[in-house]
Amino acid sequence: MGLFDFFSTDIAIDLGTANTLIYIKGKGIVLNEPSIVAFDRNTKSIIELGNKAKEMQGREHRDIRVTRPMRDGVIADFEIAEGMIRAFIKKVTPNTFQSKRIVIAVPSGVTEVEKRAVRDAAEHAGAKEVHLIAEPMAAAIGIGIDVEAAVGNMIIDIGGGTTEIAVIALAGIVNEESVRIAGDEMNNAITQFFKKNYNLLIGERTAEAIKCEVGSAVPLKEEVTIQVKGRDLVGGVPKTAEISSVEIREALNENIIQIVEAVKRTLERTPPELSADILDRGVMLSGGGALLKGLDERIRMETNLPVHVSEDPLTAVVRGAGRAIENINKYSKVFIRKRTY
Ligand SMILES: Nc1ncnc2c1ncn2[C@@H]1O[C@H](COP(=O)(O)OP(=O)(O)OP(=O)(O)O)[C@@H](O)[C@H]1O
Repeated sequence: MGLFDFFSTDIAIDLGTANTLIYIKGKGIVLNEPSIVAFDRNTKSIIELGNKAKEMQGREHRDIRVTRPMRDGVIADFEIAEGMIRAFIKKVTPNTFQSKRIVIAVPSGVTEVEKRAVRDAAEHAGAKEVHLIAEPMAAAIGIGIDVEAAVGNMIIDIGGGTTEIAVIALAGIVNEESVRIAGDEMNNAITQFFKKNYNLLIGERTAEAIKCEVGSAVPLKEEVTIQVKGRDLVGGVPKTAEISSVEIREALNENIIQIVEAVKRTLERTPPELSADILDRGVMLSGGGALLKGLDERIRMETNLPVHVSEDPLTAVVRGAGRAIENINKYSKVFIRKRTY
């Protein structure tokens, strides 16, 4: 280890709407926590972060606010987001004298202003060099795809805020589509479903748990019934409803149709040589949304393409961004270029 290595840390971050993951060169994934912050409403100082803040979600009082500063895959509350990024980085690199090179994965559809915001936040957290990489590109590298090869690969990364669909070849994104329909919208659809059909108000965490446990995109071998607790919208008292996985699937269907439509639109715009590659190699699913039961099968049915769920889809993006920082020279061409005007 050279002197420079001792004083510097290379970090890769998947700054997700739902989860933040951090990878340190030579160590691997060192942090994986929800992108949630609890802060003091009066001073705006951060009280808790990540898992601990998530426990407080929905249970805050007038002095504490629990929030997710990233919405739809981008920074919604800049001040709080910056505080969160800094606090997470500090947590994994307690030696403040260490200078940092950081690679951050961002949704491919982000605007220049949003990119600037992410760069600024990382610089304020002590980064001397910041590189941005598009989430589907990072996911492809994390999955182990040779992104520089002269063949086309299609990645569908379904996160919390955005679904990113990209066709990658020759170290670049040939064709992409980013839709703001992903895990959060699915949670929303479940919440709305209970309001409308059962007069039951449920919390965000409950909706997410229902989605992960019994949500599906195709009929299940064995449909199940679950008990759901919330507040009765009419009487105002706590109430339990019994509902089946069939109903949850119906609640999610509209979102799934929109994701499938976006995939089809991307395929329609793909040049024929690359379409042929995708037909041979299939489509790769990554991101937490890839874990929705039967989603791979549904996309397979609707597109007639082979569809695979990547191994450990929740960490694909950070593993790819990590590989990029480990081999920064090899992967410098895949970073998002800075506008020079
Ligand atoms: N078993 C599961 N079934 C369905 N959805 C799941 C499952 N496990 C996790 N998810 C969902 O995956 C989403 C989080 O995925 P991920 O961590 O890849 O997103 P992110 O990177 O934070 O978001 P983005 O890419 O939009 O910034 C959440 O909405 C979560 O509810």
